[in-house]
Amino acid sequence: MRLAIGGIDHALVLLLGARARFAVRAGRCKARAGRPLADPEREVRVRRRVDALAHRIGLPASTAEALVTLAIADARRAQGLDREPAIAAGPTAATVQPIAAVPPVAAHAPPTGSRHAMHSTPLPPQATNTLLRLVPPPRRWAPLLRALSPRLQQRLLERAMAAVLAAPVADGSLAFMEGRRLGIDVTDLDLHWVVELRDGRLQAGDAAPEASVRGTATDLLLLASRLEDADTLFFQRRLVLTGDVELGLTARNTLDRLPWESVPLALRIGLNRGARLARAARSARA
Ligand SMILES: C=C(O[C@@H]1C=C(C(=O)O)C=C[C@H]1O)C(=O)O
Repeated sequence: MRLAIGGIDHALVLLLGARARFAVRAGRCKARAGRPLADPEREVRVRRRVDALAHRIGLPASTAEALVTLAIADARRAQGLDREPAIAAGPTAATVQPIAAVPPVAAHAPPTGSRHAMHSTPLPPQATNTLLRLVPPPRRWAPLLRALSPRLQQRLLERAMAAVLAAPVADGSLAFMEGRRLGIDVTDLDLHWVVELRDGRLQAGDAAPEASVRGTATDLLLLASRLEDADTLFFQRRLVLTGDVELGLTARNTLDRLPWESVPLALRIGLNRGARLARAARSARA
């Protein structure tokens, strides 16, 4: 339980850090657009949404209020609005405080009509790149994932495999895996899973694997989503096969031949988006 609690604390800090960095970017956009930095109406909307969510999940309103007050105070400070922590002044300080410190507007104000550009204009590639760099890299998320018990990780893995591989398991294409153990090592997340087909069901276990595929979360996701092909990933040694090479290669070739259409559409979309985001964030950081 304490491991899980620690993981959640870690996530809260990561998310608050990411929120403040986004706020800094929002602040620059507002300055460029000639808009005031402080936006009390937006703050009210932010608070309302948090309040509604808290209500839905049964979190005390005062807890949600304190958290969002802290987040807004932090965002305002990160933008240079309030020098002192607004939290000290009470829960609603961030909304009711007079907005004194509106920094000077950028000299090159945009032409009129672009005041609302923040919401509608697609981001230029350079801005997208900047935003992608704000996404914490996989190794930052590792302590969080490790906070899930191995048992829970295994259950989640089994459910994911059952969804993705339902068709080949049912039609017997994975029969060669019966009683065999295949490892998946996600290096940057420090996760190690072992998969076995037992009585026609893919199960995750603890026994030593006979063969393993090793790679970063992003490369494994690129393989699973078929955005990059196995040959390229193995040839460039971004994915590495160890142990019983024959078992590993058979598994790889079978998965390669699987009809992608047999994977439920929602999952294909989810895998594709996740893999694209991970790849884009990785190249933005490079
Ligand atoms: C981050 C922004 O700047 C300020 C901080 C806000 C927040 O923390 O949610 C909301 C409005 C602004 O007063 C923003 O404009 O979105």
